[in-house]
Amino acid sequence: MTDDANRTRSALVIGVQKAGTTLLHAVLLLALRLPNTHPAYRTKELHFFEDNDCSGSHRDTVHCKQLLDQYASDGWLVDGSPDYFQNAHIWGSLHFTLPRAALLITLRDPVDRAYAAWAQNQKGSLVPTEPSGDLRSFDRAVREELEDLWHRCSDAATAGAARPARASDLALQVAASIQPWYAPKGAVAALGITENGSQCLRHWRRDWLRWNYHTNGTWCGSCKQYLARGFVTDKLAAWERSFGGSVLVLGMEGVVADTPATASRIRRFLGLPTVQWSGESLAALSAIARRTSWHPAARRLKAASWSDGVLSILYREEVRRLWMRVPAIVDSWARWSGPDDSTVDGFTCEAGVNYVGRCVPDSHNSANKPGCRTMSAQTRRSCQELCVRHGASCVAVVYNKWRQCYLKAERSPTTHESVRQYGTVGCSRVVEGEYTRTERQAAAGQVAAGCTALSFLVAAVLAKGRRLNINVTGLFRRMHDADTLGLQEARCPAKEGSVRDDKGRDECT
Ligand SMILES: Nc1ncnc2c1ncn2[C@@H]1O[C@H](COP(=O)(O)OS(=O)(=O)O)[C@@H](OP(=O)(O)O)[C@H]1O
Repeated sequence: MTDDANRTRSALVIGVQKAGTTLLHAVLLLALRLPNTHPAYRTKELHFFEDNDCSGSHRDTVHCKQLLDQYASDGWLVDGSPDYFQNAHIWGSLHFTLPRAALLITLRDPVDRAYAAWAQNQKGSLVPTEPSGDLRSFDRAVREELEDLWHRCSDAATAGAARPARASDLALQVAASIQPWYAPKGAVAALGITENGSQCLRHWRRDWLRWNYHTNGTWCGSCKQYLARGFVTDKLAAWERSFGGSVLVLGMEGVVADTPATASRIRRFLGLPTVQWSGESLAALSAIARRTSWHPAARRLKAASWSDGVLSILYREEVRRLWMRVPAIVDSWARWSGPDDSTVDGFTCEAGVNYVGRCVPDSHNSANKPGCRTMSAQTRRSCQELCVRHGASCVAVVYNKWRQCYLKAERSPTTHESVRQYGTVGCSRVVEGEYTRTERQAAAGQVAAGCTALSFLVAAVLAKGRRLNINVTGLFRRMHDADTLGLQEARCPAKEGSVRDDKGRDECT
């Protein structure tokens, strides 16, 4: 019998879909040092718990364990079915059947993950009569799914409100009310979601495999959901609550960067003796990172595109919550990781000398803005001294990952108390002032990364000897406003805040 009755153990990569589960499954097999005759080498995804309802009676559970036995060999049952993670049915089934299973989860930036899921469906449909796949652009797929989620999940829709015209508002409302998974009756309370909310995502499989979408009157079997699966924090919490210390959460980037280290970590997690990877085993581990399909440059969602802006809004709060749980993983996601929030970045002397120093927690701010920091007195002094040596005043941009920025200026080396806080600003767009096309483009390219655009523009302003002229209110408003970021979907930017090229002409980027 599977699980520990006959000492057969279970290790399952349960998700997240499109977050490198294939790679992690391959590393797991090597970490376990299983012979290549093991059935898991032939079949990565058993889909066992999707096809068998194992959450019911004692008889079902026993029956499921017997069925599972056919996949176990050499003391291990190994599965790599990425759909398990986001399916509350399976959460129950798996817990009933294999309560001692070791679960491995790999995470990825939700925006990249959604894009990868869409890109996969460009290849072709799973429905034989419709070989063409999802022919929608990613922008269109995003907008349509947001509209659909808004109708099904948002409190505003339930209250009879009109659907917001702007995608950024849709995204905010969906993010505020989405409940992350469809739950079977009975599991609702355990998952901490409401009965009503449990229907929000409808049935997981129907949504993923056969989203009932009509384009030009035709049925589109490959037009799937790409966005809802990016909400992982609550699901992670539910899996961890049930399986306790038997859950290993990894980031895709970390697995890719060092497969031998990942294999060692997996062995430690499973309580297996340490292995020095060398010779054939090291070569095999290194080879799988190269063997699997990896597209570091191709197929990436364009930074500062319309969908990038909208999805950054959709997932911002989700990513912030996830960061509280697994900070090291989220820190490796370039889209969300402005400079470390414990770092003062962008200290700039007018002479163009930069200084980066450490910060200390600011208890005043941290009550409502987790992660906020302020400069330490020592850091301030160092900056001042540096700037004074260059005969300049000193401007610092302090910011955290969540687009909360603090502009601080030091005018005098002796009066560090006189730090002037210009205000807490969002960083989606930096406004007033004339910037050249190159400056604009550089800033726009960095918008998605958060506050980098602001520090860039501060540097640009200083370089030109201009006064800082930041419209704090406008910035804050625009933080929620991807549609006016010059990131419009398939049309030119609106006149407001329009972009001028080097010769002062309006341009359409
Ligand atoms: N070795 C290696 N290095 C880096 N990245 C890798 C590697 N192997 C797989 N990948 C990327 O992982 C994405 C596929 O994830 P999954 O295997 O979970 O996909 S699936 O859910 O099983 O379909 C997929 O992402 P996209 O390329 O963006 O589609 C793969 O490129």
